[in-house]
Amino acid sequence: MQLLGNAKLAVIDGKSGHYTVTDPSTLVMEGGRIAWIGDAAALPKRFAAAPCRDLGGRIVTPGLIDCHSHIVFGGDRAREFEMRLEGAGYEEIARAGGGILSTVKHTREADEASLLASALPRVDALLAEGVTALEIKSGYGLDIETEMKMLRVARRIGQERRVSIRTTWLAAHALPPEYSDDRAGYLRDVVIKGMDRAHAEGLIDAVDGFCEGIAFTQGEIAQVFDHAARLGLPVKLHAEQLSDLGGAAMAAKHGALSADHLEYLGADGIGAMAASGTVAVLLPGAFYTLRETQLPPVQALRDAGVPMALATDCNPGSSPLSSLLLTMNMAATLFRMTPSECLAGVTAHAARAIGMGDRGVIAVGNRADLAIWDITHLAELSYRIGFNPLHARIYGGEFA
Ligand SMILES: O=C(O)CC[C@@H]1NC(=O)NC1=O
Ligand SMILES: [Fe+3]
Repeated sequence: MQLLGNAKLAVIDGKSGHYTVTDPSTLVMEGGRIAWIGDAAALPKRFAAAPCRDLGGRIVTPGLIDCHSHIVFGGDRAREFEMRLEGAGYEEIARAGGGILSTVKHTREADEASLLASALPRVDALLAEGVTALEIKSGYGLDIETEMKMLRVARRIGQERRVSIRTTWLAAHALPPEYSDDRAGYLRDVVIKGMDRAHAEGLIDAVDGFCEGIAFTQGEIAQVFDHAARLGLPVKLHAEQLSDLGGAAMAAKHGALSADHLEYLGADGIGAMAASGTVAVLLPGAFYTLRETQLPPVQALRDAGVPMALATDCNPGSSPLSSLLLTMNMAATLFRMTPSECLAGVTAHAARAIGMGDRGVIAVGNRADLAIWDITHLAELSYRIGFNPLHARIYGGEFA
């Protein structure tokens, strides 16, 4: 058992969605959970003998959650970064066999140990900013063995570091060259058969797909989602990133945890997401890297009451970003989200986007995953560019 004293706790107002910080309070952590919150003077006797760490009036938020990442991959795409600067477009690079497929080649060639070794520095950068939960997708194998290899590495990250990992099966990310003229065969023999095998090995927490002109159609993704439902797996979708194919609406109708990217999301998709409670995961790192000009419909999502989450989308092509604080700053400056919305986007709403209902909010009974900051105002977390004011990270009730 551990007490945190003199702590200003970030609490969200359910109605306004606005964050405030409490007066200096005491928070009790027991068995990895938040056991009690209140004024020191009212501390129950049963907690009185427990060690107490005085936080000196520092602000405490829930541990940050990165709810959308491709952080396990082989190689890098610096050369393509250069190509884009020389005028090539993202879709042009993808159609020329670059993009995702060039990372596939490197990921297939890499063994588990080297994939783990190359991912850990990126994960450590996130943990240094107070991240306590991280979603990691497959999607750079596009064959069963490599897709499973990626998710085994994702699971090992959760053993090597004090962070909770949620894994996502994203074999429906791109069509590999060996199936270029057999889309149905790829979906049947790799995406769906591989999902069965990976699920049987306990490697999958959710299933995702890329619904886009350069990837898979609504109908193809629906097949994948129907199979996920048969296995009892929740779904999420890369949707409306480069065009409006109605992916978000289809995902919402499948009860998706989230629809992600959403620059080209229209009224039908927004309505379907509001009706199903599907979280809108916005990815400003990809918007920024690809120099996208179509903004996601933040005001329409606000008006419809669709919860908005934020994530790094950490991947070697469209979002080589390993900072959730910078993600928050981008969302504020580029998408005009408020500091409160940005904080909710990487805590409460991010937890919903990966189906982890017991975190992302400081409340009794929730996991004691917390971030302690050297800031005087919560807005500093999205205001600053490239500065990390983290004082300490608490994972499962222990200083990590
Ligand atoms: O470029 C890559 O490697 C992944 C790009 C990433 N995947 C996806 O479905 N959309 C993206 O932006
Ligand atoms: Fe992504």
